[in-house]
Order: sequence, then C-alpha cells, then structure tokens
Amino acid sequence: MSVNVHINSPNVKYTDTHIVSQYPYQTTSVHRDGNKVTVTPRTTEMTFSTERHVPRLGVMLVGWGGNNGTTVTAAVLANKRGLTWRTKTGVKKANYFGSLLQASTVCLGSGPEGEVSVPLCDLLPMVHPNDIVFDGWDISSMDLGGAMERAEVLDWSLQEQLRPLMSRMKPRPSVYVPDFIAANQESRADNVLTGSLAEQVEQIRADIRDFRQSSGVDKVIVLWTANTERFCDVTPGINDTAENLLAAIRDGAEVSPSTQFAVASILEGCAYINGSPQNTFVPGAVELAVQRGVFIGGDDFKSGQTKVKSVLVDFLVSSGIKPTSIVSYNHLGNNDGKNLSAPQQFRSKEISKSNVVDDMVQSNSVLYQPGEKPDHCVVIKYVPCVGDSKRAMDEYTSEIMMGGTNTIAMHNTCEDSLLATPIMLDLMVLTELCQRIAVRPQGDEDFMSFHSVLALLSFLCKAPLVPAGTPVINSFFRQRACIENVMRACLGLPPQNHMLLEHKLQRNFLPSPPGAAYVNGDVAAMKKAALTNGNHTAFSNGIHHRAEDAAHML
Ligand SMILES: NC(=O)c1ccc[n+]([C@@H]2O[C@H](COP(=O)([O-])OP(=O)(O)OC[C@H]3O[C@@H](n4cnc5c(N)ncnc54)[C@H](O)[C@@H]3O)[C@@H](O)[C@H]2O)c1
Ligand SMILES: O=P([O-])([O-])O[C@@H]1[C@@H](O)[C@H](O)[C@@H](O)[C@H](O)[C@@H]1O
Repeated sequence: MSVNVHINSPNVKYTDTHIVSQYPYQTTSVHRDGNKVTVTPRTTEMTFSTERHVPRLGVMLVGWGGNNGTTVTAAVLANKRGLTWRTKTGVKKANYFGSLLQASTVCLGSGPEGEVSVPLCDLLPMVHPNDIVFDGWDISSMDLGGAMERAEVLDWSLQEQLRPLMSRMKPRPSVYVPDFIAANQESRADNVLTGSLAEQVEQIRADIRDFRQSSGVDKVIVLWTANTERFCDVTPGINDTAENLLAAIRDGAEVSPSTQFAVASILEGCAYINGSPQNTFVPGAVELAVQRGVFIGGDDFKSGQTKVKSVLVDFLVSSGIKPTSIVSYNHLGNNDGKNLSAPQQFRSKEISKSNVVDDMVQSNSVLYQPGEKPDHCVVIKYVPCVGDSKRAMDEYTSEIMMGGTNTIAMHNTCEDSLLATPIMLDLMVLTELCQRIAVRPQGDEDFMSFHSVLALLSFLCKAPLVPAGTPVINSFFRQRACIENVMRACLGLPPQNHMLLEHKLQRNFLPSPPGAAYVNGDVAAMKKAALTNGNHTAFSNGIHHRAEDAAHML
C-alpha cells in the first residue's frame, strides 16, 4: 500500500504543479600538498523543482521478443492484473521484488514508534510500472506469447494466463547487421528491415511516432535489451561527432544497430538506455544527445553476479581487507548465453564485468599501490541445459592481517531475466522521473536539468556511462545513496547520515515526539519504559544501571 509522504518544512513548497525545495548542498574542496591535505567545506544553496504530474509512459524495447523483453512485459501485465498462479511450492503472486524503487525502502527518521521507512517510490511522484505501455522491435517475428514460451522463464501456469494478451503483441521489424552479433543468431532473423541505413533509421523514427500516436502515451523511452554487440571502432570522421555520425548514416558507413536506434531515439526526443555492454554511445551519439537535451544511459544491466561483486568488494576494501584475486565464472543456457559464446560478443561482456571494482580499489591507497589491482578473471560458458537459470561461481581471495589469507567462494543461481526485469523497470521509471526534475544553483537565473548522460542510473548498470571527465562510481552503497539523497534533496531533506547521535550520547538531546519511549533523559519515562520493558537497562552519564536501579532513579 503506498504511503503519502508530506514534508513539514519551510524549505519545501507544494504547488499544484511542482514540489519546490531549498537545499543546502554541502561539499568539500580538498587540496593536497605532499602529505598535507587541506579540506574546505562549502555550501551551495540549491533549488530543486519536481513536476508533480506523472505522465503516461510508453517504453519501446529493442529485442522485445527476448528473454528480458518478454519477461518485463509479462511481469507488468501480471502485476497490473494482480495475477496469482499455482506452482509445486504453492500459490505465487505477481510482485516487483528486486526493484530498488518498488521493493526497497528509505528511512525518513523516527517517531513515537521508532524509525519509519517507506518505499522509495513513495518519496516522489513517479510512474508506476503497472501503467507502462510496451512496444518494440525484434529481428525475430515471433509474437510475445510464443516468445515468452521460447524464453522458458515464467511458470507455465502463469504463461497460460498471459498468453492471450501476449500473443497479440508483435515486434516491429528491426535493423539487422549480422556482423555485430553472433552468427548463431541468424536463424532468428526473419523480421528485418531493408533499405539503406538512412531509410532504416527513418523507419525506426516513424515507428516511435506511430507508437506514441496509436498508444496515446505522453512520452516514450527506448531501451535496448537486444543481443550484445561487438564493440565498434570509434573512427574520426565517422562517429566522433554528431555531425559526422548523422553523415555516416546518410552515407551508409558502418554504424551499429544499437547506435542507429540511439540516433533515431534522440532525434525523436526520446531517452535511450543501453542494457547491453557494447559501446553504443560513440562520441557522436553523446554529442547528439547533449545537443538535443535528451537523456542517454547505460551500459549493461547490473543484475546478478556483478551486482554481488560491487557489494562484496565494497565490503572488503571498506573493511581494510585487500582482495588480491577475483575469479567470476558463470554458465547459462539462454539465447543471451548463446550469443555470448561468440568471442567478440563475450569480449564486450568481459569488459563490462571486469571494470566494476576499479573505483573501490583506487580509493584505498593503504591497500593498493598506484596502478595495483587484484587479479580479475571473467569466464562465461554456454550450457543450454540450464536455460535462463544462470549459475555463477565466484572466488574472492584477499590478504588479511599479518600475512593471512581470506577466501570467499560462492555459488549464485541467478534467474537472469527475473533479476534483470526489475532493473529494467527502475531504469525506465528513474529516467522518466529525472526528466521532471530541474535544479537551480544559487546565483543562477535559470533552472537546468541533469546532464544528458544520466549518471544517476549507475546503480543499475555494470559499466556506468558518465559525463566526460566525471568519476565512475561502481560501489553499490555509494550508488544507492546517490539516488536516495537526490530524491531526498527534491524534498528538502538532508542526506542520510546514519549517525543517530541522539542515541549515542549520554542524553537524547532531541525534543521527543509525544509518547516516545526513549525521551531526552526523562527519567520518569525511562522508569516507565524500564518497568514495562522488563530487562530494559537504563543509563545516565554513561553509567549503566540495572532495570530495578532505574526504577529508583527519580
Ligand atoms: N540478467 C540478464 O538477463 C542480463 C543482465 C545484463 C545484461 N543483459 C543483456 O540484455 C540483453 C538481452 O538479454 P536477454 O537474456 O533478453 O537476451 P535474448 O537473446 O533472450 O534477447 C535478445 C533479443 O534481441 C533480439 N535481437 C538481436 N538483435 C536485434 C536487433 N538488432 N534488433 C532487435 N532485436 C534484436 C533477439 O532476437 C532476441 O529476441 C543482452 O545483451 C544481455 O547481455 C542481460
Ligand atoms: O549482471 P551479471 O549477472 O554479472 O552478468 C550477467 C552475466 O554474468 C551473464 O553471463 C550474461 O548472460 C548476462 O547478460 C549478465 O550480463
């Protein structure tokens, strides 16, 4: 059940159309001179403005007929209808577990009953996944009912309920350049566009306009969940600038299908998200997005093995333990795994899976010398038998105190598409929310939007795309805190600092909410709490008293 969060603050104004907050953005400027580091705190007064009207969102998936495309579509249809289905372990009910926005919470503070946490999606007005309308393209002509069956992801008793709806959905013909994906994908390619590169890009643009018009949605986001492509060369004169990229498409030069979709989306004013690891966003595509003020984001959904890695390495390095070797092996049997069994496609994935520890390693000069990194090996094998139920096996070897060694080995069965689907939905919903947020730093006359390269999506991607010259953050907890704190800033709330000083000093110095058990040193209340809590231990001036002593502390 959703919660109605209202901020009671002079720094937040709710108008009919916007939430406007005043926010002191606190940073520190650091100057290092030899082994002397000087830190200068500074505060920038910011105004955040968030449009309150939530639009009707349409999402066009490239690769709609794939495991992820069919699963995300089915999941939304099932949730929208509150479907349940019988399995050997009992009745299951549709949900959005795994979604940061729909299924994780944020602590707003404490009240009479203690800490209060609410779902992230209740912090700000945002699209509900149930209301998203899907369309898309696939080089395979199979309708989504058949494609859902081909994917072998969802329980059959659920598929049977969804089949009539899904079978009416047919992917639009797509751009197919065999050289960019594994040759073993050719057998699927019976639904492909013809004509010149320019004509195909124009067709994609026409498809986007057709979907927007026929579905009645207010805005469209395009998301790539098609096969992983090989990397493309960044070639001066071809894709190094927006002008050259548009000319390359006109002239029929080599432009990957994913970049063609990016260009078409940007030209139609639609945000474009890359769920795969290839370098779709060549410099020309980034420049075009910036010129047009359109969001782009990616790369490569961070869903399972890599997400665990961004947590585990964060834990190890933040604990002063030195990972010296990380070996990530997995095998899977879905079509993604089949495509990744080709060397060039695997290489794209190996790169995105390997760079995820760099920021954490580089942050700790106690453990690592400049340029020093742990051994890091990524292995992906295609084993048809396991289907979408990817098996990941990892070994983390670390140096601990006094020459000791710590080895963590884990086995992680990642139901690949059921882990990726909530990530995809968060990417869609967060991107749309960011389109409604504007920010004005003190001294500026005008509001500005986020940079076209939407780095806020980093939490959801293995290889975060960030504006040139800005830091790439992969640490799970920093990425999550970034999203939470930006949303808090939109409500004029300070970043979560986790200090809870009011419970760590000898007296709770905060004015207590009525009826709170823990009050600011109010012994009478402590006594009552002590007597009611039985083994409650009271204290004053840091000296702990037994419950019966507390009763006589008046
Ligand atoms: N956990 C995950 O599932 C996960 C995590 C991270 C990234 N990814 C990436 O997401 C993508 C999709 O994964 P999947 O499991 O759904 O794969 P999939 O092979 O089941 O689906 C990909 C679909 O794309 C289609 N396709 C290929 N080229 C196309 C083109 N040019 N235009 C339109 N359609 C095209 C294929 O026919 C197929 O239906 C892959 O690139 C994968 O690496 C998946
Ligand atoms: O997110 P994650 O589980 O580390 O990475 C996964 C890989 O391990 C897997 O081999 C591939 O099929 C998926 O596309 C996904 O990229």
